[in-house]
Amino acid sequence: MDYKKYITIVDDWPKKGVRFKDITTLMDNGTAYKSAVDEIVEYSKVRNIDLVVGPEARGFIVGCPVSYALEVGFAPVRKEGKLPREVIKVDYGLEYGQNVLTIHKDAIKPGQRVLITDDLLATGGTIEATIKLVEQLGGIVVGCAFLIELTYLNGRDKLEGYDVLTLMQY
Ligand SMILES: O=P(O)(O)OC[C@H]1O[C@H](OP(=O)(O)OP(=O)(O)O)[C@H](O)[C@@H]1O
Ligand SMILES: Nc1ncnc2[nH]cnc12
Repeated sequence: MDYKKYITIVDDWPKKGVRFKDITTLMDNGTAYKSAVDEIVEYSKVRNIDLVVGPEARGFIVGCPVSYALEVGFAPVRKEGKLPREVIKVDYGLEYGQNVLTIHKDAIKPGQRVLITDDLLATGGTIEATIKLVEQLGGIVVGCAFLIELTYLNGRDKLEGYDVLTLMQY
């Protein structure tokens, strides 16, 4: 499917110079959203995944329907101060800022095979931080799946050695 026709590009948002890729117009379309999720599910089936992990907030939009279809759990990675129990945390940078990501300490059992999902790979800061959290808890990252990759920001350089699926490239 030509998913790009469902993405809306918003110039100079949230900061001047950023061309924001808005996925809400893809999610609005049930056929396009399902097709994108189904592609990630197919990619995941052969990788024997035990758990899906996705960073707040748009990683949930991709990861939760995938975990539902695979009948495996979903563990949220959240910005600091949002998870109620004991967490581990990591600092990271992104295209338009700096942040801290956290995950519950008991979210992953050592040896679990993890798929990481997000809507978009830009500088790779978010995914790199998410991988660090998963690996610190003993999880094995067997795949990283995104709707969109911004190739001009070279996020893939941070994912050397990891298996990566992206459905659209800009
Ligand atoms: O590859 P990077 O440079 O790290 O950028 C990609 C990340 O940026 C966006 O999330 P954002 O932090 O804006 O949060 P949101 O999903 O809550 O909108 C996007 O959903 C990715 O998670
Ligand atoms: N250009 C962009 N569009 C949408 N989400 C993003 N996250 C980081 N960069 C982004």
